[in-house]
Amino acid sequence: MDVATNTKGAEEQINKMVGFIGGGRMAQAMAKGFISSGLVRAKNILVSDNSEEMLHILEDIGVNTTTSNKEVVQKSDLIVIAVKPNVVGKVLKEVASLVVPEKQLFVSIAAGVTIKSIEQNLPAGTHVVRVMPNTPALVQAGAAVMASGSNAVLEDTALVQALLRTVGICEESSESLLDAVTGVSGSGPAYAFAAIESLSDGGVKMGLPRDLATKLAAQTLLGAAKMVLETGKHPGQLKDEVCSPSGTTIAAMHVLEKKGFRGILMDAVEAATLRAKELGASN
Ligand SMILES: NC(=O)C1=CN([C@@H]2O[C@H](COP(=O)(O)OP(=O)(O)OC[C@H]3O[C@@H](n4cnc5c(N)ncnc54)[C@H](OP(=O)(O)O)[C@@H]3O)[C@@H](O)[C@H]2O)C=CC1
Ligand SMILES: O=C(O)[C@@H]1CCC=N1
Repeated sequence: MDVATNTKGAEEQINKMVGFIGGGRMAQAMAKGFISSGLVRAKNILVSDNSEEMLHILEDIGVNTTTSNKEVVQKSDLIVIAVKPNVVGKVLKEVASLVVPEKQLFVSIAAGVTIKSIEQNLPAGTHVVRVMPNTPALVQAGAAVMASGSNAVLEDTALVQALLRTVGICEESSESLLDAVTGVSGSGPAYAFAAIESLSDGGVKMGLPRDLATKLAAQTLLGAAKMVLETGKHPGQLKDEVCSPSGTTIAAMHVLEKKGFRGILMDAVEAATLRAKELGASN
């Protein structure tokens, strides 16, 4: 698979039931990614959502569906909390009485929501891991970072890492970095999509057909990203290698620098990070 950045393929399937509470965009990306990696069978995934329309979409991927969050907790070994941050507390309170702390693992992917607030809504001793994934998990090119809760054991982090590494990279960090991770890689695909769209617009402005312009823009970002990951060279050095003296690229770079391209991206990461902190504070 060309775009794959995962470091570990699925050598074997895991025989655990994986539940998702909330079957929206991120749950679908992860579930589809787990299935296509081969690590989890579709029949071992159960997803709950309150929208019938969403359940139909999920059924199309072959997973089991339900409108009952409680059923997910009753039937799953690992439960991914994939609802919006402002719904997490409500959902955890709804299912808390059914949790078997020593046997189940809760994985929250909600932006900003702290491990402490998750643990407070679940029975004492519940194993919790907080993760910030991103949607490219859908195509095995995800970037995720995880942080362990106070009761999580090595087996929990190993399981989460095994799952997430089949759909991309998965690093471990202290929880204090997860909001900044959200600013860079959780929200980052949106910045990249906007960049691809804008490059394509530029191409169309200069006379390229739309399909060609979009394909070239996307492949260029993909190629540049692969060069950073695979050569180990500093991105600044790779940029210099494209800029010929008096050439086209340095003329374009001058425009980007004058318009504050780098500062804009840094501000964007800061804004998303601060928003994640706000979401956490209000939960
Ligand atoms: N999208 C992304 O790129 C990323 C998202 N995340 C995190 O993942 C989480 C989910 O985000 P995303 O997938 O984008 O959101 P979506 O809105 O696409 O999905 C959430 C789903 O949960 C459903 N839902 C709402 N309330 C309940 C409930 N009480 N019980 C069961 N299901 C419910 C929603 O239904 P309805 O719409 O009808 O309310 C919706 O279908 C968020 O916390 C977000 O911070 C993390 C990383 C990246
Ligand atoms: O926009 C959001 O809040 C979520 C979290 C990271 C990506 N999407």
